[in-house]
Amino acid sequence: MSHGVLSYVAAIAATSGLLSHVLVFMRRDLDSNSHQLLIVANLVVLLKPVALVIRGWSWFDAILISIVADICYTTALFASIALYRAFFHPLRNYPGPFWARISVFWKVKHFQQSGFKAFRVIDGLHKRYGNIVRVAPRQLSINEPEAYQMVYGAQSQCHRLRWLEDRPKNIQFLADVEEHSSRRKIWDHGLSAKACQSSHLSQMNDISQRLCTRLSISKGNPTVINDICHHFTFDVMGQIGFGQSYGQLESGKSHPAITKVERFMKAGVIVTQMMWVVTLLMVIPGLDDPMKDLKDWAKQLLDERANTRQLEEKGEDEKDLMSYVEESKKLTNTRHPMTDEVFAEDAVLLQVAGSDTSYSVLVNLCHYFANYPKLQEIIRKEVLATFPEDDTKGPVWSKLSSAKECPYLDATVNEVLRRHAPVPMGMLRESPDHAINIAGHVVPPKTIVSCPIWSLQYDERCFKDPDAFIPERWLDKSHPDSQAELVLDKRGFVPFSVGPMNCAGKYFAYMEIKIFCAYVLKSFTITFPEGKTGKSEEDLETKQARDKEHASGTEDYLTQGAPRTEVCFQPLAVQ
Ligand code: HEM
Repeated sequence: MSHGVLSYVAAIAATSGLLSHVLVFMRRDLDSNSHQLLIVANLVVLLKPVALVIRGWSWFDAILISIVADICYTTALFASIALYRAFFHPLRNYPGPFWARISVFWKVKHFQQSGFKAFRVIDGLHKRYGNIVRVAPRQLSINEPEAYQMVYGAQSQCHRLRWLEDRPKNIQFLADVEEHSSRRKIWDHGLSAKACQSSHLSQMNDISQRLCTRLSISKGNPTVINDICHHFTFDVMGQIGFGQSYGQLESGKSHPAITKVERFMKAGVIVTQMMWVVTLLMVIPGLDDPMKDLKDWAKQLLDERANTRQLEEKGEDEKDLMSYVEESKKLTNTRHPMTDEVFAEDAVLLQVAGSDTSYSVLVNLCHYFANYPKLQEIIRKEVLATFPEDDTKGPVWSKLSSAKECPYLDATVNEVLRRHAPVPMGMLRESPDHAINIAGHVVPPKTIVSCPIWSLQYDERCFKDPDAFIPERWLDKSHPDSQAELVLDKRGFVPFSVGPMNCAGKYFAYMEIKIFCAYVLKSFTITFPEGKTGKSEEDLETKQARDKEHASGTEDYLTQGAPRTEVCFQPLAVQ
């Protein structure tokens, strides 16, 4: 075979590489079609030499020509993609690391190297490059207070990523606004203030009593609170979500599902940056659906739940959350029927979203209670006043939930939610088919955008002295201790996100957190172990340094991995 033939093949292949970039890769959504692309690529690579042999070439020549063609095609394709992304892409003028322009692997590598501190990577980029940063070839991170509503709010022109649209999925992956809205109404019903008060509250009280029994076993000795808080929120969700008792608070042993959730969430930080990988994992037979382990567990849990429910007739007040979600099966106006598979996915979402988020708030609260004993004492007084004489039914929720009756409790929970966002990174959204303006920045069509919650909640444009733990900033102006002037822009406080796809469990979460505080502070004084003091007389600088060190241990698995926190629960004399 002559050199001329190979040069000719190389030229054709390189031109095809360029053309396929311009005509196919630049225009198609590869996140949802990566499996088709892989199949086509494999077929072309494998069938090419066969076709040449059929046309009369020898096997040697056919394979040689194919290899030359493949190398030239892929080199031209990737060179074209890289050049386009670096110098011609509509986002080319936005600042950011050079390699982040070229490939999403820059972000993946740095997220991985950060040791599960992805939110710090994004925060670091904003500190270096400014409020709008190109963090991946077609992704902008926007850290502007007014941008948050524009990206996630009710009037937003952006939408969730339209990925594998034909596949039914759990509510948090739904991009279709109408389908999301009809399923979301059902969730809102189960998690409404009415349902929380009439049905979920009494169960939360029961579980909190079990929590106090567990804490009393530690007899005031140093206790790592992370597992206990995880057991509490996981048990709450098992009981209220599924009517099942996991019994972790009694046994002190973690449910095997906790490890599965952890593994899934850790992988999630990385793979959700590359939805095309998720598509491959889900669609190609033989590869593992990343949610499989958890879905199998959820299916088993739902079976057990169905069996238990057949044995006991449940009244309206004892409906578990999954009974509400189950109503979605009756919806007729949605594109996708609610299959058992999707029901299991929603079950996983409920268990994870409902426990992994609140857990970190409880751990962080314990740190601040130990570090600020005077604050702890003030809140103890507030919560004690909410318990009636016959306290077997628990605190009076209308008092405990009121910012008027328990101002410091309310303010402290909010300050912890600000300083330790349970969902630290911004959720991904996509801009529409036309360019839009977000907070003064022109965002080209089909750009992925996100607003980093952690960074925004530490932004000096929104909060004066953002690094300091100052609950008083959340006290109402009429309160004598109020430092409301430290909140410069409330739009910077978005722990539950905003808009029609915000957190469905916000009311439930506040209830769970405040009930936890009420029970724990009624029964125990929280201190640091000997050596680590957290004494009232300690100067503020020492306390703030300890807060900073505590925050530095925060990790990010899509939800927050709370820093390891060791405290003592000294039993209080019975009130
Ligand atoms: C402090 C605790 C919590 C925080 C900070 C939190 C935060 C969030 C955030 C930021 C989102 C994403 C919203 C979006 O995609 O724009 C979300 C979604 C969600 N959360 Fe929470 N969450 C908490 C607790 C809970 C609890 C206790 C439950 C259930 C009992 C829950 C159920 C959900 C559900 C179902 C979604 C998906 C909503 C949808 O797609 O419509 N969350 N949460």
